[in-house]
Amino acid sequence: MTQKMKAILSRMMSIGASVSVEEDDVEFSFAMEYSGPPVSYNLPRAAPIDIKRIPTAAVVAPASLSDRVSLPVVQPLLSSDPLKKKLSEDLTRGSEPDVSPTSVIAFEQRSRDGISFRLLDEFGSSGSLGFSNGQHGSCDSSDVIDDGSCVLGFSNSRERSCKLSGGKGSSGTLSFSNSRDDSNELSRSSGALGTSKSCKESLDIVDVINPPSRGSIESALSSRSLSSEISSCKADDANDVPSSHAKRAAVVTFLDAESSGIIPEAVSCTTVEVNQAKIGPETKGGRKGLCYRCYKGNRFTEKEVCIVCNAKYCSNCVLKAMGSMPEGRKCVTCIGVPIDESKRGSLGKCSRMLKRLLSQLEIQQIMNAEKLCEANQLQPELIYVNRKQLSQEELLFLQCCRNPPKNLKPGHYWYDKVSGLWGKGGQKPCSIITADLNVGGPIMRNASNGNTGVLINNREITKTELQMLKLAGVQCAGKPHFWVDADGSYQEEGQKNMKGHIWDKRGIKLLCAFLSLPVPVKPSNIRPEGVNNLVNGVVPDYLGQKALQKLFLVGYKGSGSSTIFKQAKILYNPVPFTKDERENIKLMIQSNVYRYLAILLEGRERFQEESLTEMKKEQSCDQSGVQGNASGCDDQTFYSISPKLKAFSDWLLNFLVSGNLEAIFPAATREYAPLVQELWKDAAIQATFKRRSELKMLPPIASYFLERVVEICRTDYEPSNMDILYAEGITSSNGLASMDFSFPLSAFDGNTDTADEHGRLLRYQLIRVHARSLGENCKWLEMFEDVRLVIFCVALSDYDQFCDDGNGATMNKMLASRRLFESIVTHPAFKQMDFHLILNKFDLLEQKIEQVPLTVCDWFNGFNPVTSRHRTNNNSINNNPSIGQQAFYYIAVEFKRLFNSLTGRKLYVSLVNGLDSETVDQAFHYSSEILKWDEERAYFSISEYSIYSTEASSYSH
Ligand SMILES: Nc1nc2c(ncn2[C@@H]2O[C@H](COP(=O)(O)OP(=O)(O)OP(=O)(O)O)[C@@H](O)[C@H]2O)c(=O)[nH]1
Ligand SMILES: [Mg+2]
Repeated sequence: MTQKMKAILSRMMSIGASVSVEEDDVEFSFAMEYSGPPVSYNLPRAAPIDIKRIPTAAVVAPASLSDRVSLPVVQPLLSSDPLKKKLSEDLTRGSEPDVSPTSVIAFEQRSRDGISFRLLDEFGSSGSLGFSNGQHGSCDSSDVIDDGSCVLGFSNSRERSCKLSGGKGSSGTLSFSNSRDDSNELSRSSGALGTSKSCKESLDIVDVINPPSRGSIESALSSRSLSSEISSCKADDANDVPSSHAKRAAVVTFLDAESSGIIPEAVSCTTVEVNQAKIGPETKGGRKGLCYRCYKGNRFTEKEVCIVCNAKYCSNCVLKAMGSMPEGRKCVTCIGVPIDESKRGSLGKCSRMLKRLLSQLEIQQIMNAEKLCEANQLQPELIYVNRKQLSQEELLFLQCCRNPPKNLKPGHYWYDKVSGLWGKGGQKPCSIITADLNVGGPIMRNASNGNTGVLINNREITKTELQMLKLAGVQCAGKPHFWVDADGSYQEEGQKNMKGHIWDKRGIKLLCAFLSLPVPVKPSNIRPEGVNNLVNGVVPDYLGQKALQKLFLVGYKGSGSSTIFKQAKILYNPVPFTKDERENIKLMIQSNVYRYLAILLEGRERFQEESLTEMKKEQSCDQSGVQGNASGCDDQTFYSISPKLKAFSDWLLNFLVSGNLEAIFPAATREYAPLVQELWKDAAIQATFKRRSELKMLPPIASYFLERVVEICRTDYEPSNMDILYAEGITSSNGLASMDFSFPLSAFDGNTDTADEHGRLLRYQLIRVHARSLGENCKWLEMFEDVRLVIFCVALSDYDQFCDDGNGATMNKMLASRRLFESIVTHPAFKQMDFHLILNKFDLLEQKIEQVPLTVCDWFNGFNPVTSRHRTNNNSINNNPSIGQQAFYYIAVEFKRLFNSLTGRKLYVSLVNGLDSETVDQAFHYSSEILKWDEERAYFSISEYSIYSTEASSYSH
């Protein structure tokens, strides 16, 4: 070991422990103390470790390090993973990518002595440190899911890489390597500890099965038991085993630095296993079709395949190799890595073998995770349309449009916005998708590599297309430039008259099929695909329908727009929520209830501190006459909890603080349900719950779920419609949701009113968009130009609430809502659009206004309610309206005035209680009336039209 290495090591070890090692013969193994929550089962306790006697590892048959170690600087990595880097390069070159990318955000810092530190943070986690010292070497350390613990990688070599990644529950992972051409990898370890030093050696430490447990690292160090599998294998030895996954005798031993020579028994016989999932048995000289782990079986043995690296496992090995499958069917070493794109079609489709091995519920959870987890989603930055990299929003809009491209994969595409033609970069069109999508850059003349001289919408068409045009009777002499619309109508550039419709020509569709060219898809076949957060289980039935009336539902966060959307599903969909949706919502409810629990725990801490201060004050008063201090004060209060619960509480609060609570699901529900139960029954928590009105972060709806926290945290919990309605949000990703509906017959039974008849015949598409998905200045509203009506949702109870104004300052929520309203109303795309304002959460307004005057919101400081002495219990809106009703009128008028001042038109308003289906139903019927009036307006003269002009006193109530 060189002096520099020593210096680095001692700098890393803030404690400055002395390390006695021989030159060039170093193995260090460190572990950090596990800091996760307690587990509900017993673990062997570890003796405390003397920090000066940290065990180190030695290789039994050490190989000499031929290269002199120097300390060059690691190249700065823009893209953290070499695979991803390669992929980006491929894409930039315009070639098809041939590697599966991984996504890691890298933070790099260079120190003065030329050593590069990289802190990689994949999901907002911190505490991971990659430390590399080698020519052309790279060292990655990615803590995929931060649980507040530290992952540290240290490597010193040439031409090789060292990678550490900690997944769920990883804690205190440290790897040292000093070798050449080797690759070290620690993955998802809880207490994994590794060291290697040999030429062309590979070291891999894997621990999957053990859940995060306090003491696992200690156990490893105190050498009584290892919670990790430690593996190491020399490449030279690989020939005598069928593959790299072979079990072999331990070659890593743990030595106490000061008593070297004493090899702890438990450690020396640790199972050793090499994990190189990407190298199959056949590559290593074994037979094809063997299991990648046990090397048994043949090609006919049933196997499950990793969706990242294609490693195949037999039924005996699959669970060991894939662990708890938090991202679906992936080897544990592949967790966090994007999937092999050729497997995208099989996401969520599990083998019969897995179905036999796991319960139906587990399968459901795993398949859902496989479809929904972030790592498995298509990455927008890997898709280029007309040479422009897509943003998240553009990808979303592309996937959610009426007729999206099929089998979208990373790569280059071209898109003709005018006609809707879509193709792979440099190839003829492969489909016709929805036109006019604001996705990608402008189309290039050579987009499809055409060489015919004939242009369609600025793109030089291919020979096959020209052939098709000619056979369809389109005059192509003189290399004309055509403009082709989405409906197939075409005209020549510079000429005003339409020449005809391409798709109307007889036999054209057959011809296109023959030439493998796309034809427009029938509306009845159109259905969004591949979008996980699209909550739409119903196949739209456009046949025989009039045009779909699009309703655009939006509101400031927390306004209740998703509740209203869910109400619509319950009201108008025969099967409101599919199995998948229920499962997603269940996970969301469970994750929310943990969040509420964490808020409760935080409250408990606060209340405990308060009562301790009180107690100390009282005691110091009592004793002031005698001693004058309160040193004898007992720290136990009414809000104290047991050390075990305290540890769980600290762990949960850590996640809350880091905003990373989602990271522990769904595994946490299974693991910690008994602790939740214990916690919930604890007197201190019950006492805190009683004071829930003092916990600002706890939404009012939280008590509905918290009261059933134990039931909800169970794996077999099935949310009722009511639970789904009361839950915050729609799905965890919460982006865009759409549903098609028409008003059910029953609502019109016996009603011959033509207006209702009109409403019943129409079909509607309700599109709910999260305000934050609209982007800066609501720029993505352009995508929704074809909507007929905007339903803007405002929570009446927001008038005394505060939120972040986007610049770090606080802002009244009602004013924030008004700001969003103004941006949408004045957006050029919605210039002539009708607006229907839903004033929601009327029930909360009525409760609140008795305590907090409406005038606390500056905008409403003119509110001066008339109080009647003769108020009855049963107030109606017309006679003796309650203060709540008057406040509603006032707020409605303020919004109407605002709308009129911005547009000169009338705003329609409804009073709604989102949790009451009747008011929501009424509001949607009112929306359909507004659309009908809009149609009728076209038939009126200007003077007649004035009946629809602005007046501030018409409500749906
Ligand atoms: N009491 C009461 N609660 C409501 C009403 N409408 C919605 N809620 C609750 O308010 C919370 C927020 O409602 P959401 O529908 O998620 O609001 P959102 O507009 O989707 O908000 P974000 O998801 O934050 O954008 C949920 O817990 C709902 O159950 C209502 O009329 N009365
Ligand atoms: Mg919501």
